[in-house]
Amino acid sequence: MILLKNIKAIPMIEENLIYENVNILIEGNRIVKISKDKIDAKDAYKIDGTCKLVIPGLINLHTHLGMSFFKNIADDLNLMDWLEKEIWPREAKLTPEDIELATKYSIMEAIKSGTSTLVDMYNPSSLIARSMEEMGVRGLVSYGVIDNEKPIDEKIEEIEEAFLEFKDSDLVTVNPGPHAVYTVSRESFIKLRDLALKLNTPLHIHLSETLSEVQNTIKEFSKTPVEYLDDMGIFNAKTIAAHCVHLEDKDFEILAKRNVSVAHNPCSNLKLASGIADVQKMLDMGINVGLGTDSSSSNNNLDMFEEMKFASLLAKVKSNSPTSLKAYKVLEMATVNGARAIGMENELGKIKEGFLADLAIIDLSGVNLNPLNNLISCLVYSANSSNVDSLIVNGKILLEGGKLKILGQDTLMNLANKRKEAYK
Ligand SMILES: CSC[C@H]1O[C@@H](n2cnc3c(O)ncnc32)[C@H](O)[C@@H]1O
Ligand SMILES: [Zn+2]
Repeated sequence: MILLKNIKAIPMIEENLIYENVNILIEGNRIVKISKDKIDAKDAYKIDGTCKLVIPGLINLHTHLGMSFFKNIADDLNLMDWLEKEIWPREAKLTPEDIELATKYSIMEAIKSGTSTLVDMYNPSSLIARSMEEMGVRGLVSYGVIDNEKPIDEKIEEIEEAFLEFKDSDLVTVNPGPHAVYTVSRESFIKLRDLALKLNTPLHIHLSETLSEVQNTIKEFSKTPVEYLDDMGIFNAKTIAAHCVHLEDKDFEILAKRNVSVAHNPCSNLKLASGIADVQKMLDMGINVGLGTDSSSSNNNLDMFEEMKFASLLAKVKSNSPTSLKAYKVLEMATVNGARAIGMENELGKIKEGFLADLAIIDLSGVNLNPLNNLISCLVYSANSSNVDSLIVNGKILLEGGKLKILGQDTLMNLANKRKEAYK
Protein backbone atom coordinates (compact mmCIF):
# COMPACT_ATOMS: atom_id res chain seq x y z
CA MET A 1 0.00 0.00 0.00
CA ILE A 2 1.14 3.52 -0.80
CA LEU A 3 -0.46 6.67 0.60
CA LEU A 4 0.11 10.04 -1.07
CA LYS A 5 -0.68 12.59 1.63
CA ASN A 6 -1.90 16.15 1.12
CA ILE A 7 -0.97 16.40 -2.49
CA LYS A 8 -2.21 18.55 -5.36
CA ALA A 9 -3.53 16.53 -8.30
CA ILE A 10 -4.58 17.07 -11.91
CA PRO A 11 -6.84 14.03 -12.41
CA MET A 12 -7.50 14.61 -16.15
CA ILE A 13 -11.20 13.98 -15.61
CA GLU A 14 -12.39 17.39 -16.78
CA GLU A 15 -10.74 20.63 -17.76
CA ASN A 16 -9.79 22.86 -14.84
CA LEU A 17 -10.54 20.18 -12.23
CA ILE A 18 -7.70 20.30 -9.75
CA TYR A 19 -7.60 18.67 -6.35
CA GLU A 20 -5.86 21.16 -4.09
CA ASN A 21 -5.04 18.88 -1.17
CA VAL A 22 -6.02 15.25 -1.38
CA ASN A 23 -4.94 11.90 -0.05
CA ILE A 24 -4.59 9.06 -2.54
CA LEU A 25 -4.42 5.44 -1.47
CA ILE A 26 -2.89 2.80 -3.73
CA GLU A 27 -3.49 -0.86 -3.00
CA GLY A 28 -1.81 -3.43 -5.21
CA ASN A 29 -1.67 -1.91 -8.68
CA ARG A 30 -4.78 0.30 -8.42
CA ILE A 31 -5.86 3.62 -6.98
CA VAL A 32 -8.44 2.61 -4.40
CA LYS A 33 -9.32 5.83 -2.63
CA ILE A 34 -9.06 9.57 -3.28
CA SER A 35 -10.23 11.75 -0.41
CA LYS A 36 -9.92 15.19 1.08
CA ASP A 37 -10.42 13.53 4.47
CA LYS A 38 -7.68 11.70 6.28
CA ILE A 39 -7.25 8.13 5.06
CA ASP A 40 -6.28 5.63 7.74
CA ALA A 41 -3.69 3.28 6.30
CA LYS A 42 -1.27 2.45 9.08
CA ASP A 43 0.78 0.00 7.07
CA ALA A 44 0.98 2.11 3.92
CA TYR A 45 4.26 3.57 2.66
CA LYS A 46 3.66 7.33 2.98
CA ILE A 47 4.71 9.99 0.49
CA ASP A 48 4.45 13.55 1.77
CA GLY A 49 2.71 15.63 -0.89
CA THR A 50 3.67 19.05 0.45
CA CYS A 51 4.69 21.26 -2.45
CA LYS A 52 4.07 18.39 -4.87
CA LEU A 53 1.69 17.74 -7.74
CA VAL A 54 0.57 14.34 -8.98
CA ILE A 55 -0.48 13.72 -12.59
CA PRO A 56 -1.19 10.52 -14.51
CA GLY A 57 2.06 8.89 -15.67
CA LEU A 58 2.87 10.20 -19.15
CA ILE A 59 2.35 7.94 -22.17
CA ASN A 60 4.98 8.09 -24.90
CA LEU A 61 3.04 6.87 -27.91
CA HIS A 62 5.94 6.38 -30.31
CA THR A 63 9.57 5.58 -29.67
CA HIS A 64 12.47 3.29 -30.58
CA LEU A 65 14.13 2.53 -27.24
CA GLY A 66 16.98 0.51 -28.69
CA MET A 67 18.49 3.54 -30.44
CA SER A 68 19.99 5.36 -27.47
CA PHE A 69 23.62 4.70 -28.51
CA PHE A 70 22.90 6.76 -31.65
CA LYS A 71 22.09 9.94 -29.71
CA ASN A 72 23.85 13.00 -31.17
CA ILE A 73 25.85 11.13 -33.79
CA ALA A 74 23.77 11.73 -36.91
CA ASP A 75 22.24 15.18 -36.65
CA ASP A 76 21.15 17.68 -39.29
CA LEU A 77 19.93 15.20 -41.89
CA ASN A 78 16.54 14.53 -43.46
CA LEU A 79 14.75 11.27 -42.67
CA MET A 80 15.94 9.13 -45.57
CA ASP A 81 19.58 10.30 -45.45
CA TRP A 82 19.53 9.79 -41.69
CA LEU A 83 18.10 6.26 -41.98
CA GLU A 84 19.99 5.06 -45.06
CA LYS A 85 23.41 6.64 -44.51
CA GLU A 86 23.70 6.67 -40.72
CA ILE A 87 21.16 4.58 -38.84
CA TRP A 88 20.42 1.40 -40.79
CA PRO A 89 24.14 0.54 -41.29
CA ARG A 90 24.66 0.90 -37.53
CA GLU A 91 21.51 -1.03 -36.64
CA ALA A 92 22.77 -3.90 -38.81
CA LYS A 93 25.69 -4.23 -36.38
CA LEU A 94 23.71 -3.97 -33.12
CA THR A 95 24.04 -7.08 -30.95
CA PRO A 96 21.11 -8.30 -28.81
CA GLU A 97 23.14 -7.45 -25.67
CA ASP A 98 23.61 -3.89 -26.89
CA ILE A 99 19.95 -3.53 -27.86
CA GLU A 100 19.07 -4.62 -24.33
CA LEU A 101 21.46 -2.11 -22.80
CA ALA A 102 20.35 0.71 -25.11
CA THR A 103 16.71 -0.13 -24.37
CA LYS A 104 17.24 -0.13 -20.61
CA TYR A 105 19.08 3.18 -20.90
CA SER A 106 16.11 4.69 -22.74
CA ILE A 107 13.70 3.28 -20.17
CA MET A 108 15.75 4.91 -17.42
CA GLU A 109 15.56 8.22 -19.29
CA ALA A 110 11.81 7.83 -19.70
CA ILE A 111 11.25 6.99 -16.03
CA LYS A 112 13.20 10.03 -14.94
CA SER A 113 10.98 12.23 -17.08
CA GLY A 114 7.69 10.92 -15.67
CA THR A 115 6.81 8.47 -18.42
CA SER A 116 5.06 5.32 -17.24
CA THR A 117 3.98 3.80 -20.58
CA LEU A 118 6.07 3.40 -23.72
CA VAL A 119 4.83 2.40 -27.15
CA ASP A 120 7.98 1.12 -28.80
CA MET A 121 8.83 -0.10 -32.28
CA TYR A 122 12.02 -2.17 -32.43
CA ASN A 123 13.37 -5.72 -32.30
CA PRO A 124 13.68 -8.31 -30.85
CA SER A 125 10.33 -7.85 -29.14
CA SER A 126 10.81 -10.45 -26.42
CA LEU A 127 14.06 -8.81 -25.30
CA ILE A 128 12.46 -5.34 -25.24
CA ALA A 129 9.35 -6.59 -23.44
CA ARG A 130 11.56 -8.34 -20.86
CA SER A 131 13.57 -5.14 -20.35
CA MET A 132 10.36 -3.19 -19.75
CA GLU A 133 9.12 -5.79 -17.27
CA GLU A 134 12.46 -5.88 -15.44
CA MET A 135 12.49 -2.11 -15.11
CA GLY A 136 8.79 -1.99 -14.20
CA VAL A 137 7.33 0.19 -16.95
CA ARG A 138 4.19 -0.42 -18.95
CA GLY A 139 4.50 -0.88 -22.68
CA LEU A 140 3.22 -1.88 -26.03
CA VAL A 141 6.14 -3.54 -27.79
CA SER A 142 5.68 -3.40 -31.53
CA TYR A 143 7.81 -5.85 -33.49
CA GLY A 144 9.16 -3.58 -36.24
CA VAL A 145 8.91 -5.22 -39.64
CA ILE A 146 11.01 -4.09 -42.60
CA ASP A 147 10.97 -6.55 -45.52
CA ASN A 148 14.37 -8.18 -46.01
CA GLU A 149 15.81 -11.63 -46.70
CA LYS A 150 14.03 -13.10 -43.64
CA PRO A 151 10.61 -14.38 -44.83
CA ILE A 152 7.56 -12.59 -43.44
CA ASP A 153 6.14 -15.91 -42.19
CA GLU A 154 9.14 -16.34 -39.87
CA LYS A 155 8.59 -12.85 -38.51
CA ILE A 156 4.91 -13.57 -37.98
CA GLU A 157 5.86 -16.68 -36.00
CA GLU A 158 8.28 -14.66 -33.86
CA ILE A 159 5.66 -12.00 -33.16
CA GLU A 160 3.15 -14.65 -32.17
CA GLU A 161 5.67 -16.40 -29.92
CA ALA A 162 6.61 -13.14 -28.20
CA PHE A 163 2.93 -12.23 -27.87
CA LEU A 164 2.22 -15.56 -26.16
CA GLU A 165 5.28 -15.22 -23.91
CA PHE A 166 3.86 -11.98 -22.48
CA LYS A 167 0.16 -12.77 -22.77
CA ASP A 168 -0.30 -12.85 -19.01
CA SER A 169 2.00 -9.93 -18.26
CA ASP A 170 0.57 -7.12 -16.13
CA LEU A 171 2.76 -4.63 -17.93
CA VAL A 172 3.55 -5.43 -21.54
CA THR A 173 1.88 -6.57 -24.75
CA VAL A 174 3.63 -7.50 -27.99
CA ASN A 175 2.06 -6.47 -31.30
CA PRO A 176 2.93 -6.13 -35.01
CA GLY A 177 4.68 -2.97 -36.24
CA PRO A 178 4.93 -2.75 -40.05
CA HIS A 179 7.55 -0.01 -40.40
CA ALA A 180 6.13 2.07 -43.30
CA VAL A 181 4.63 1.91 -46.79
CA TYR A 182 8.11 2.25 -48.34
CA THR A 183 9.65 -0.74 -46.49
CA VAL A 184 6.80 -3.27 -46.30
CA SER A 185 5.18 -5.12 -49.22
CA ARG A 186 1.46 -5.50 -49.74
CA GLU A 187 1.71 -9.21 -48.90
CA SER A 188 3.48 -8.50 -45.60
CA PHE A 189 1.02 -5.74 -44.72
CA ILE A 190 -1.94 -8.04 -45.16
CA LYS A 191 -0.35 -10.79 -43.06
CA LEU A 192 0.49 -8.32 -40.30
CA ARG A 193 -3.03 -6.87 -40.39
CA ASP A 194 -4.50 -10.35 -40.03
CA LEU A 195 -2.14 -11.10 -37.17
CA ALA A 196 -3.15 -7.93 -35.31
CA LEU A 197 -6.81 -8.87 -35.79
CA LYS A 198 -6.17 -12.45 -34.62
CA LEU A 199 -4.21 -11.35 -31.52
CA ASN A 200 -6.58 -8.41 -30.93
CA THR A 201 -3.69 -5.97 -30.62
CA PRO A 202 -3.07 -2.59 -32.20
CA LEU A 203 -0.92 -2.20 -35.31
CA HIS A 204 1.84 0.42 -35.10
CA ILE A 205 3.23 2.13 -38.23
CA HIS A 206 5.08 5.23 -39.51
CA LEU A 207 2.69 7.06 -41.84
CA SER A 208 2.91 10.08 -44.17
CA GLU A 209 5.99 11.32 -42.36
CA THR A 210 7.63 13.15 -45.27
CA LEU A 211 6.49 14.75 -48.48
CA SER A 212 8.68 12.35 -50.48
CA GLU A 213 6.95 9.35 -48.87
CA VAL A 214 3.61 10.73 -50.04
CA GLN A 215 4.85 11.66 -53.53
CA ASN A 216 6.54 8.28 -54.08
CA THR A 217 3.45 6.39 -52.94
CA ILE A 218 1.23 8.40 -55.25
CA LYS A 219 3.66 7.75 -58.12
CA GLU A 220 3.76 3.98 -57.44
CA PHE A 221 0.17 3.24 -56.42
CA SER A 222 -1.80 6.33 -57.50
CA LYS A 223 -2.90 6.68 -53.87
CA THR A 224 -1.73 8.59 -50.81
CA PRO A 225 -0.15 6.38 -48.11
CA VAL A 226 -3.34 6.72 -46.04
CA GLU A 227 -5.55 5.67 -48.98
CA TYR A 228 -3.16 2.84 -49.84
CA LEU A 229 -3.38 1.40 -46.32
CA ASP A 230 -7.12 1.97 -46.13
CA ASP A 231 -7.69 0.15 -49.42
CA MET A 232 -5.73 -2.82 -48.01
CA GLY A 233 -7.99 -2.87 -44.94
CA ILE A 234 -5.05 -2.14 -42.63
CA PHE A 235 -7.21 0.14 -40.48
CA ASN A 236 -9.54 -2.78 -39.71
CA ALA A 237 -6.94 -3.37 -37.00
CA LYS A 238 -6.77 -0.70 -34.30
CA THR A 239 -3.96 1.43 -35.73
CA ILE A 240 -1.43 3.79 -34.15
CA ALA A 241 0.04 5.88 -36.96
CA ALA A 242 3.18 7.84 -36.12
CA HIS A 243 3.75 11.29 -37.66
CA CYS A 244 0.94 11.93 -40.20
CA VAL A 245 2.61 15.20 -41.19
CA HIS A 246 1.59 15.33 -44.84
CA LEU A 247 -2.13 14.64 -45.14
CA GLU A 248 -4.62 15.60 -47.80
CA ASP A 249 -8.20 16.47 -46.81
CA LYS A 250 -9.36 12.99 -47.83
CA ASP A 251 -6.66 11.47 -45.57
CA PHE A 252 -7.94 13.34 -42.51
CA GLU A 253 -11.41 12.00 -43.29
CA ILE A 254 -10.17 8.41 -43.60
CA LEU A 255 -8.22 8.59 -40.32
CA ALA A 256 -11.29 9.99 -38.54
CA LYS A 257 -13.69 7.46 -40.07
CA ARG A 258 -11.42 4.49 -39.40
CA ASN A 259 -10.63 5.51 -35.78
CA VAL A 260 -6.91 5.62 -36.39
CA SER A 261 -4.91 7.08 -33.50
CA VAL A 262 -2.08 9.41 -34.44
CA ALA A 263 1.21 9.60 -32.53
CA HIS A 264 2.41 13.18 -32.96
CA ASN A 265 6.21 13.58 -32.70
CA PRO A 266 6.84 17.33 -32.92
CA CYS A 267 10.55 17.40 -32.04
CA SER A 268 11.54 14.59 -34.40
CA ASN A 269 9.41 16.10 -37.18
CA LEU A 270 11.20 19.41 -36.73
CA LYS A 271 14.70 18.00 -36.37
CA LEU A 272 14.44 15.86 -39.51
CA ALA A 273 12.70 18.80 -41.21
CA SER A 274 9.80 16.48 -42.03
CA GLY A 275 7.21 19.22 -41.50
CA ILE A 276 4.50 20.34 -39.09
CA ALA A 277 1.50 18.07 -38.58
CA ASP A 278 -1.88 19.79 -38.42
CA VAL A 279 -2.80 18.49 -34.97
CA GLN A 280 -5.51 21.07 -34.32
CA LYS A 281 -7.31 19.98 -37.49
CA MET A 282 -6.99 16.32 -36.48
CA LEU A 283 -8.44 17.02 -33.04
CA ASP A 284 -11.24 19.18 -34.51
CA MET A 285 -12.15 16.24 -36.76
CA GLY A 286 -12.32 13.89 -33.77
CA ILE A 287 -9.07 12.04 -34.49
CA ASN A 288 -7.40 10.70 -31.35
CA VAL A 289 -3.91 12.22 -31.18
CA GLY A 290 -1.30 11.22 -28.61
CA LEU A 291 2.29 12.33 -28.18
CA GLY A 292 5.57 10.55 -28.85
CA THR A 293 9.23 11.43 -28.81
CA ASP A 294 10.41 9.07 -31.58
CA SER A 295 13.91 7.85 -30.76
CA SER A 296 16.53 9.73 -28.78
CA SER A 297 18.53 9.77 -32.01
CA SER A 298 16.07 12.01 -33.88
CA ASN A 299 14.84 14.08 -30.93
CA ASN A 300 17.44 13.95 -29.11
CA ASN A 301 15.95 12.94 -25.75
CA LEU A 302 12.87 11.21 -24.38
CA ASP A 303 11.50 14.18 -22.41
CA MET A 304 7.71 14.25 -22.78
CA PHE A 305 7.59 17.71 -21.17
CA GLU A 306 9.58 19.13 -24.09
CA GLU A 307 7.29 17.27 -26.45
CA MET A 308 4.19 18.80 -24.83
CA LYS A 309 5.57 22.31 -25.09
CA PHE A 310 6.68 21.88 -28.71
CA ALA A 311 3.30 20.37 -29.62
CA SER A 312 1.43 23.34 -28.23
CA LEU A 313 3.71 26.00 -29.69
CA LEU A 314 3.80 24.36 -33.12
CA ALA A 315 0.02 24.04 -33.29
CA LYS A 316 -0.29 27.77 -32.61
CA VAL A 317 2.09 28.62 -35.45
CA LYS A 318 0.54 26.08 -37.82
CA SER A 319 -2.97 27.48 -37.33
CA ASN A 320 -1.82 31.07 -36.91
CA SER A 321 -3.77 31.17 -33.67
CA PRO A 322 -2.47 31.31 -30.09
CA THR A 323 -5.67 29.61 -28.91
CA SER A 324 -4.74 26.34 -30.64
CA LEU A 325 -3.75 23.36 -28.49
CA LYS A 326 -4.01 24.96 -25.07
CA ALA A 327 -2.09 23.47 -22.16
CA TYR A 328 -4.88 21.18 -20.91
CA LYS A 329 -5.44 19.72 -24.41
CA VAL A 330 -1.78 18.91 -24.80
CA LEU A 331 -1.67 17.29 -21.36
CA GLU A 332 -4.67 15.24 -22.48
CA MET A 333 -2.69 14.11 -25.52
CA ALA A 334 0.14 12.86 -23.28
CA THR A 335 -2.19 10.97 -20.93
CA VAL A 336 -5.85 10.28 -21.82
CA ASN A 337 -5.35 10.12 -25.60
CA GLY A 338 -2.31 7.86 -25.28
CA ALA A 339 -4.36 5.49 -23.13
CA ARG A 340 -7.17 5.52 -25.71
CA ALA A 341 -4.70 4.72 -28.52
CA ILE A 342 -3.64 1.51 -26.78
CA GLY A 343 -7.20 0.58 -25.80
CA MET A 344 -6.73 1.21 -22.07
CA GLU A 345 -8.84 4.36 -21.68
CA ASN A 346 -10.99 2.75 -18.98
CA GLU A 347 -8.10 2.11 -16.63
CA LEU A 348 -5.18 4.33 -17.59
CA GLY A 349 -4.43 8.01 -18.17
CA LYS A 350 -6.52 9.49 -15.34
CA ILE A 351 -6.30 9.71 -11.56
CA LYS A 352 -9.48 7.97 -10.60
CA GLU A 353 -10.55 5.34 -8.08
CA GLY A 354 -10.27 1.93 -9.75
CA PHE A 355 -7.73 3.11 -12.31
CA LEU A 356 -4.21 1.68 -12.53
CA ALA A 357 -1.74 3.35 -10.20
CA ASP A 358 0.54 4.92 -12.83
CA LEU A 359 1.42 8.33 -11.42
CA ALA A 360 4.10 10.96 -11.88
CA ILE A 361 4.85 13.32 -9.00
CA ILE A 362 6.23 16.75 -9.77
CA ASP A 363 8.27 18.74 -7.26
CA LEU A 364 6.77 22.22 -7.40
CA SER A 365 9.70 23.90 -5.68
CA GLY A 366 11.73 24.24 -8.91
CA VAL A 367 12.87 27.77 -9.73
CA ASN A 368 11.56 27.32 -13.29
CA LEU A 369 8.06 26.57 -11.96
CA ASN A 370 7.78 29.64 -9.73
CA PRO A 371 6.19 32.13 -9.17
CA LEU A 372 3.43 29.57 -9.61
CA ASN A 373 0.16 30.96 -10.98
CA ASN A 374 -1.41 28.09 -12.89
CA LEU A 375 -0.59 24.42 -12.41
CA ILE A 376 -1.58 23.21 -15.88
CA SER A 377 0.19 26.03 -17.69
CA CYS A 378 3.25 25.55 -15.47
CA LEU A 379 3.43 21.85 -16.40
CA VAL A 380 3.23 22.37 -20.15
CA TYR A 381 5.07 25.65 -20.67
CA SER A 382 7.56 25.85 -17.77
CA ALA A 383 8.34 22.33 -16.54
CA ASN A 384 10.91 19.84 -17.76
CA SER A 385 11.94 16.37 -16.72
CA SER A 386 14.23 17.69 -13.96
CA ASN A 387 11.08 18.65 -12.05
CA VAL A 388 9.94 15.02 -11.86
CA ASP A 389 10.31 13.79 -8.30
CA SER A 390 8.72 10.34 -8.34
CA LEU A 391 7.15 7.80 -10.65
CA ILE A 392 4.79 5.03 -9.67
CA VAL A 393 3.90 2.38 -12.24
CA ASN A 394 1.41 -0.40 -11.59
CA GLY A 395 1.53 0.44 -7.89
CA LYS A 396 5.34 0.23 -7.63
CA ILE A 397 7.64 3.17 -6.93
CA LEU A 398 10.29 3.28 -9.69
CA LEU A 399 11.64 6.75 -8.93
CA GLU A 400 11.59 8.63 -5.64
CA GLY A 401 13.17 11.97 -4.83
CA GLY A 402 14.58 11.96 -8.38
CA LYS A 403 16.45 8.71 -7.69
CA LEU A 404 15.85 5.44 -9.48
CA LYS A 405 14.74 2.63 -7.16
CA ILE A 406 15.82 -0.02 -9.65
CA LEU A 407 19.12 -0.66 -11.49
CA GLY A 408 21.89 1.80 -10.69
CA GLN A 409 21.78 4.86 -12.90
CA ASP A 410 25.58 5.22 -12.88
CA THR A 411 26.12 1.60 -13.88
CA LEU A 412 23.76 1.90 -16.84
CA MET A 413 25.35 5.18 -17.91
CA ASN A 414 28.90 3.83 -17.69
CA LEU A 415 28.03 0.68 -19.59
CA ALA A 416 26.15 2.58 -22.31
CA ASN A 417 28.98 5.08 -22.73
CA LYS A 418 31.43 2.21 -23.14
CA ARG A 419 29.35 0.18 -25.61
CA LYS A 420 28.27 3.16 -27.76
CA GLU A 421 31.89 3.40 -28.96
CA ALA A 422 31.38 0.31 -31.12
CA TYR A 423 28.86 2.18 -33.28
CA LYS A 424 30.63 5.49 -33.92
C1 LIG B 1 12.10 -1.95 -37.84
S1 LIG B 1 12.31 -1.32 -36.26
C2 LIG B 1 11.99 0.42 -36.44
C3 LIG B 1 12.84 1.12 -37.46
O1 LIG B 1 12.38 2.44 -37.56
C4 LIG B 1 13.48 3.28 -37.75
N1 LIG B 1 13.11 4.66 -37.44
C5 LIG B 1 13.41 5.39 -36.36
N2 LIG B 1 12.84 6.61 -36.45
C6 LIG B 1 12.16 6.62 -37.60
C7 LIG B 1 11.36 7.57 -38.24
O2 LIG B 1 11.14 8.79 -37.75
N3 LIG B 1 10.81 7.26 -39.43
C8 LIG B 1 11.02 6.06 -40.00
N4 LIG B 1 11.78 5.11 -39.42
C9 LIG B 1 12.34 5.39 -38.25
C10 LIG B 1 14.53 2.69 -36.86
O3 LIG B 1 15.80 3.15 -37.18
C11 LIG B 1 14.31 1.21 -37.13
O4 LIG B 1 15.05 0.79 -38.22
ZN1 LIG C 1 9.65 6.37 -35.44
